[in-house]
Amino acid sequence: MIKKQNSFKCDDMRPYVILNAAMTLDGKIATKTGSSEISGEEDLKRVHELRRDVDGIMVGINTVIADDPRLTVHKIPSKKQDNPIRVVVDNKARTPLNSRILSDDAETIIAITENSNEEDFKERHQKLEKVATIFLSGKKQINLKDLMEYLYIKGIKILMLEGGSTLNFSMIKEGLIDELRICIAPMVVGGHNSKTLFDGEGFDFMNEAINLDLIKNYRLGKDLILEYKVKK
Ligand SMILES: NC(=O)c1ccc[n+]([C@@H]2O[C@H](COP(=O)([O-])OP(=O)(O)OC[C@H]3O[C@@H](n4cnc5c(N)ncnc54)[C@H](O)[C@@H]3O)[C@@H](O)[C@H]2O)c1
Ligand SMILES: Nc1nc(=O)c(N)c(NC[C@H](O)[C@H](O)[C@H](O)COP(=O)(O)O)[nH]1
Repeated sequence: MIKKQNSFKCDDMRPYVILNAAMTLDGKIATKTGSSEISGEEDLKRVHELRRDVDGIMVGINTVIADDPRLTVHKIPSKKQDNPIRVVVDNKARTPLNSRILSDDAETIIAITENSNEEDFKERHQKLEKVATIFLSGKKQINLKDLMEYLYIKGIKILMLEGGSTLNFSMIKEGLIDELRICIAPMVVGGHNSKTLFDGEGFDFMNEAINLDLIKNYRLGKDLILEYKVKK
């Protein structure tokens, strides 16, 4: 269990954020067609233990659309109260109403922008409001710092970030990630259109890179697990 450990505190009014992901040796978190079964059985068990131990779990809207994840604890013995609060970063309220993330297994928070030019934005917003907690933020893009403060006030002290590439980059660029736990599977898929661990706009120069400290590495079944802390 990690909930009670002091090393997971951070100074700001925001959760301690752990990015967890699985990638192939060539850094891809999905193929160009969106196929993404990367982790071995042992790693999936580790992921679900982490889900059980955090207060919240967050993904970007494209991950909801591509994978239809439950974001619950279901690969280890668990109770309903083990499920973390689920958070979707969804600018234009595109979360499909039949998504598994909207099940009654746990609360779901959907962060959407205050307004949009899209014709049926208001209607989608109103429908989602009936099945999820809505957090309104930003004009064109969700303000991630405001969202983190809201989640912290809601009681989410440790947040697991589960992708995808675009949200991962925005979060690390804004200085909102504290730790990374990465599963590297012994697979290569290639493809310049395949999603990598961090996409987004990227930095121009190496001296802008986010620097990490390797704190742990071990073999887990067929996979390699690397754990890093982000240097502040
Ligand atoms: N292997 C893994 O561990 C893993 C984990 C999660 C997702 N994935 C894969 O990642 C892919 C999806 O990644 P992606 O990059 O297309 O999408 P994503 O899931 O990162 O969602 C990105 C979207 O989030 C929204 N968003 C709102 N505010 C934002 C902000 N401030 N910053 C960034 N995004 C913001 C935007 O609409 C943006 O397009 C899927 O194929 C999925 O299978 C893999
Ligand atoms: N750690 C990890 N290994 C993978 O091989 C993989 N594809 C994901 N992907 C993250 C995605 O957000 C969802 O976790 C999965 O699609 C599982 O879905 P569930 O929530 O368990 O229903 N994550």
